[in-house]
Amino acid sequence: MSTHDAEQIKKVVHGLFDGKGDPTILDYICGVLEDEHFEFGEQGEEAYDAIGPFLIDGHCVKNDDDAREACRMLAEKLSLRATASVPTVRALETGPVQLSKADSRAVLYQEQSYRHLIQTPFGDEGKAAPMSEKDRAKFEKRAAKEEEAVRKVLAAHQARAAHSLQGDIPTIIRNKGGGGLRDVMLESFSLSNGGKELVTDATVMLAFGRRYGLIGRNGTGKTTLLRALAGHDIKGIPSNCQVLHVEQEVVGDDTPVIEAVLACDTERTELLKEEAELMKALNRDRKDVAASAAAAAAATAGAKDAATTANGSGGDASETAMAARLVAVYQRLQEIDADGAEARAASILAGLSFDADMMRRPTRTFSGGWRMRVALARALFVEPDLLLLDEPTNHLDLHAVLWLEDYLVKWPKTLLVVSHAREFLNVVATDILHLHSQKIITYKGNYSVFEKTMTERLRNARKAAEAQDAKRKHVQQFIDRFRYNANRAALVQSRIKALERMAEVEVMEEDPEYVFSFPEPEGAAAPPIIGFNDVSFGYPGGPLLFKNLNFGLDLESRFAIVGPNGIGKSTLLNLISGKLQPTQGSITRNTRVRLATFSQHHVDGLDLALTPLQVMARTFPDAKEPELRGHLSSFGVPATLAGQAMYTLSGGQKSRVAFAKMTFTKPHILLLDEPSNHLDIDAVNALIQGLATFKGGVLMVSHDQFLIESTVDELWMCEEGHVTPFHGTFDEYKQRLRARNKM
Ligand SMILES: Nc1ncnc2c1ncn2[C@@H]1O[C@H](COP(=O)(O)OP(=O)(O)OP(=O)(O)O)[C@@H](O)[C@H]1O
Ligand SMILES: Nc1ncnc2c1ncn2[C@@H]1O[C@H](COP(=O)(O)OP(=O)(O)OP(=O)(O)O)[C@@H](O)[C@H]1O
Repeated sequence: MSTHDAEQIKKVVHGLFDGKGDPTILDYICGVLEDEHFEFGEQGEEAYDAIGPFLIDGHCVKNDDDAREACRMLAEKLSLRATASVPTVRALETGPVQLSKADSRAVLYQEQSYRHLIQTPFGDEGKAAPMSEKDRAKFEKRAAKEEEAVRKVLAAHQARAAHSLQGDIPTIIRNKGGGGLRDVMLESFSLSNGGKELVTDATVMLAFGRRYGLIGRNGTGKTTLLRALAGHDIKGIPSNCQVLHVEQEVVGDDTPVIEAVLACDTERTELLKEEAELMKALNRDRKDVAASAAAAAAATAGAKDAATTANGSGGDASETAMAARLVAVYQRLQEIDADGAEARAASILAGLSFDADMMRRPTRTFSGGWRMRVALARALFVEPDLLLLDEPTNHLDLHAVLWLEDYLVKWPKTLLVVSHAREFLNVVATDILHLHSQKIITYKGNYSVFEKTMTERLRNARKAAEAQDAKRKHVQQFIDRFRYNANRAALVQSRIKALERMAEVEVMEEDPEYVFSFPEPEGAAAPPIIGFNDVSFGYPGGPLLFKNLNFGLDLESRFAIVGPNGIGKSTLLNLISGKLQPTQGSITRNTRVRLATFSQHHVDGLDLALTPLQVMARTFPDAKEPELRGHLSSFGVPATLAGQAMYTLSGGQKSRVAFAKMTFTKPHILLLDEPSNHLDIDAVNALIQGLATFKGGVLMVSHDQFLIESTVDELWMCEEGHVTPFHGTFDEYKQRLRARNKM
């Protein structure tokens, strides 16, 4: 086969997409097609397998059907080259590992490619397969090229995502006309992402003033739905309906936090600026203006010319006009309660745990988590017609969660919130939208009501299906028995028709039950495993976070640490794991003990250009493929997902990968920092059941009431430099917190 003509390929590809699509992705696609072993397939089906997802991801085409059609056309236009090819599949000289046609595909979408990242390539049984030096060199060269290409695609993807998320500062919109928003009716819409169909022909009604909890398994498309709503991409959202999606943290700069929130009221900001300029020009202060405004109001009542009255001084015409404008500005500021805005912004920020000093600090001095809270504060301040929140409690401490619950319960407009937190949904939601099997079903009531209704509905549907089955069988038996009986021919015919008319009872597909299976700790470890002896700790130059801590941990330990943000919970986990050393005192540690930590930091640290299987293979190069696959699958990462690039995974799917990675070493002690963040409700159940049978010790930082109550024996409160047991239930702890904060 001849080498493909790069120029021709470029011309065809660019001609076909006619300026559409991400240039990096188009270049990448050209590179793939240039490969001398590339196969298009007769109708372009192989080309689709290789580049279809990129075409969608790179916005070259709109959907899966268009991607297939584009690949068919590419095959047609470049078919001369295709027919010139000799071998369809080029096999390596030896061994079962083939540089199959899939090899020229992007590493993202093929499971086979992870093999090149593992030192010893696997055969079918996961055994090392012999490979010649020459082939190995070729194999590695191509693998490196593929990885480079994927990183380019990833960079383009990230740049696009960052750009689309940047958005403008949300603003308060007043007097938008049109009688304001009422209900939102989303009729017959479908959604897909990366070629994956997520929602098919759904109809959803969002009634004004109701609060919807959107639930569904990880990766079913909840975030995708919120993004589509925020972008007004679904028909049915009135154009004057302000939709706000809190997705990205505010940009860190020199703006003080409170100003970053107040900036959303652009009308106020502009009026205040104009007021200041006018006062300066007229050499007035606010008191003068207030008096003039009062006079103007009285004059208006007396049907006189307000401007003349307001000016008072009888100066020249431009001064008169400026004075009149100043009065108008002042009156408008009063109408929009400009003076009350700061207090309102401050009260929202205080609810989200910012103290007065923090509110005055520039946004750049805050971590991502805190800047996310500023974004949330902005949205609450703006009060859009339809507020979209994506797992808001993940960024908050318990105090802020309780405040947010109270705030949202009084939300005067429509709310759509994605959450996996039962307690939060029970308090906040008036309705539940369940995204399942690409359908969205609305249930009245909060999460508990939904759970009961679902169970009931499933039970009834199953009963109805069983009854229908029995009836079918009975009719069928009659037909079989009398089929050849002439006397009953008419009856048999009518039964056959009846059987055809009998509708199938639709039973909702149930999600399979699964459990996170934490491997049994390997190797005996005698207590005490970890002992804190008069430990004190403070970061260099910072205050002492802990004073004289004394406690021990062993394989029986089941503790949850609770406390406000920034008190030092993560620091404590780092002291236990040995990542940090005490400033005073000592920590004894059994050297044979393996500890494993899970945190959002670990989730964020996953290499986005790799697939879950590649991540595992790189971290555990000696492990066998089936073992890695099996382990991933036991944390809810099935084979299809294991071969998909990490950057295409949803938040919860990534968390599962991090879980699989941390438990592969069979640790004795699990240190879990907010483990249930991002996990869907079934996965939290799977985690709870997994922890129940885990043979090691567990120490978690969490504010997830359901998780804590189902897994730990004791609550530890982290406050004022001490870690002390709390002798009470989680509800009692919440009451204490509410009482303390006078909520
Ligand atoms: N390029 C791609 N190729 C294949 N699948 C993709 C691609 N991009 C996104 N996806 C899939 O689309 C789905 C989108 O998930 P989305 O983030 O909307 O889910 P979610 O319901 O919000 O999940 P979670 O509960 O975990 O936050 C995921 O299943 C993801 O794997
Ligand atoms: N590497 C560091 N250097 C200096 N100060 C730090 C460092 N890491 C954390 N801190 C500070 O130490 C304090 C405790 O932080 P830590 O992250 O342990 O708190 P936390 O209770 O886990 O908070 P959160 O719930 O927000 O994760 C905070 O004031 C934080 O700003």
